[in-house]
Amino acid sequence: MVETEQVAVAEEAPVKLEINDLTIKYGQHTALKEVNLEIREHEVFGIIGPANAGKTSFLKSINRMDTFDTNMSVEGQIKFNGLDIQNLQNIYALRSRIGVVFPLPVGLPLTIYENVALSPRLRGINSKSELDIIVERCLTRAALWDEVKDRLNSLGSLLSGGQQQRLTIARALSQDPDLLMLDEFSIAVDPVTTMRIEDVLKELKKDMTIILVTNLVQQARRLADRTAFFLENECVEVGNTEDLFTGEVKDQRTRDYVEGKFG
Ligand SMILES: Nc1ncnc2c1ncn2[C@@H]1O[C@H](COP(=O)(O)OP(=O)(O)OP(=O)(O)O)[C@@H](O)[C@H]1O
Repeated sequence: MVETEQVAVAEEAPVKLEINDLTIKYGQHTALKEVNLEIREHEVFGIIGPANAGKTSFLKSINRMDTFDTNMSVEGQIKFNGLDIQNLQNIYALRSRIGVVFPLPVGLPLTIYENVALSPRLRGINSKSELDIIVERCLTRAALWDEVKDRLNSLGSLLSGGQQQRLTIARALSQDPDLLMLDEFSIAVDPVTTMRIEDVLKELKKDMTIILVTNLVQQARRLADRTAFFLENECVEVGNTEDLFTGEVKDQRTRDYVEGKFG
């Protein structure tokens, strides 16, 4: 079975992210409490849970977004590639290894080409032929190239919502990330585009680790090797995704959530 193979690969893989006693607060308000988990290389790690469970805050802490929000504080330890990210001198180097896709496409007011070429340019790549190769590769991997190759100089904002979300993914890939984090990427995307992006993610996991926050439990089932269930600021359970859906769960709240008894 495909699922069994995916899990077997993930269990042997080295740890990409190690989370120890992670607590996230906004002022006095606790958004996430004492989370402990590991995310391995080349796995798709799903995070499911209802609104306000702390899912987005979890992603923000990995990207050190607390440096932008004086109200946000992070306690505990996050190790990325074995390094404690709280102790990193260069947060930009960390962020350059992490691609982020938000619920709504965040287009830059640039052409399609420049949306993808910007990050490589910032890394010092200025050769037109090199940039052309990177742009084509990233747009192809994001399943967008065929639709835009004849209008690379049009504004990205003129694309459809689904195309813009794929452009966002292409831009994230232009960073050549180790880790891709997606936060409810399909919230404003039609079902056909959602399935196309899901196929893209299945391919991308060969090259990177993926954290997929999703409000669609069936999407986690289709894509994730392992899944965590977050509820009311707590990580209730982490398990092999199939176990969560076949009743082999430890916590009744997880069973109720995946069965749609609350949401
Ligand atoms: N910038 C912020 N300032 C203050 N409180 C915040 C901030 N961001 C999130 N919170 C609070 O932290 C808690 C967790 O929010 P978070 O966005 O991480 O949850 P979520 O599971 O991603 O929810 P959703 O599915 O609705 O996006 C919520 O109670 C939320 O109101």
